[in-house]
Amino acid sequence: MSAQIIDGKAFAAQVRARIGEQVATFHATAGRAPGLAVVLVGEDPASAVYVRAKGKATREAGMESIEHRLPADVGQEPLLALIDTLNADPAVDGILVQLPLPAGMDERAVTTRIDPDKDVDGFHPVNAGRLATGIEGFVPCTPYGCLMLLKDTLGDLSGLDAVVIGRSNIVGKPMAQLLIGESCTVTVAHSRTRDLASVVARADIVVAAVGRPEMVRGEWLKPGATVIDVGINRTDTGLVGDVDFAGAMSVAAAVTPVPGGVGPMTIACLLRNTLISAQRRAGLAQDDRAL
Ligand SMILES: Nc1nc(=O)c2c([nH]1)NC[C@@H]1CN(c3ccc(C(=O)N[C@@H](CCC(=O)O)C(=O)O)cc3)C=[N+]21
Repeated sequence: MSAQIIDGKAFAAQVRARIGEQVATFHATAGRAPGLAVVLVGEDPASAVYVRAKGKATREAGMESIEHRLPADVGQEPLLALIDTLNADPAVDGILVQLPLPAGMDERAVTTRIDPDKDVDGFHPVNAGRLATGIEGFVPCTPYGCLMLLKDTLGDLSGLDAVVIGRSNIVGKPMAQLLIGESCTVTVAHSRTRDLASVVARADIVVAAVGRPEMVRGEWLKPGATVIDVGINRTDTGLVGDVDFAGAMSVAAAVTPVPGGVGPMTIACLLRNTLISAQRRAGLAQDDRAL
């Protein structure tokens, strides 16, 4: 028996095409394109690749990509000053400062400087609070992309047992909030969890976001589970996720691959958040169902 491979790349392409249509409507109504500002500090090669991919996807959707590259030793103050300028720029609907920042820079000071209403990453504490309390804001792109894949695969998630492995502010915690919002019974596991195998064994949904190559074993899974692998680990044998993919494929009902699973959905959701921001800022309705 072999599980369904959840094609995040194809699904993300569909989402991006729908966003492109809505961007065209926005452009015709508002007289301008939605604008996404991406700030890259330093020369980390992996970050440069991601930033290039984001810029390309932004332009393909008909939005304006405003890219700022700063040297690794720029210092905190000029970066904060750039954020202030972008906050005040009416052509900028979304601001993303690529993480991780070079050593010595204060990520919290940077993410809290971004206007929460332009925070398309959803990393600002105001947006975390909005998500936790059910107020409209921006949902972090990776967990939102995972939720879209889950709903596309399973339909209604109500009453399902979900285990989120990882408790980061960027993935684990907002993922748990979203699953609570879908009426799942949610368990958040992490590095101190005792007997992770038995926690995973009861889950209908497993979201793995730990950053350790293939640590979630196929044998742990409940037969028929749906597995979302957020991990992107570069190893000697290539790119692998946090889940033992071959093992999971023989036990689960559906599994996301790495690459081609969650990653492309992250970028699609970034475009979605930027479109929503532009529509809100222009006082236009947001048709979320179309996304
Ligand atoms: N402020 C900020 N916001 C982010 O959203 C953010 C960030 N910083 N820092 C880095 C992480 C990582 N991230 C990815 C986006 C797309 C893929 C993606 O499209 N991956 C492809 C290709 C993978 C590959 O070949 O490397 C895939 O999984 O199929 C992966 C990872 C966004 N991040």
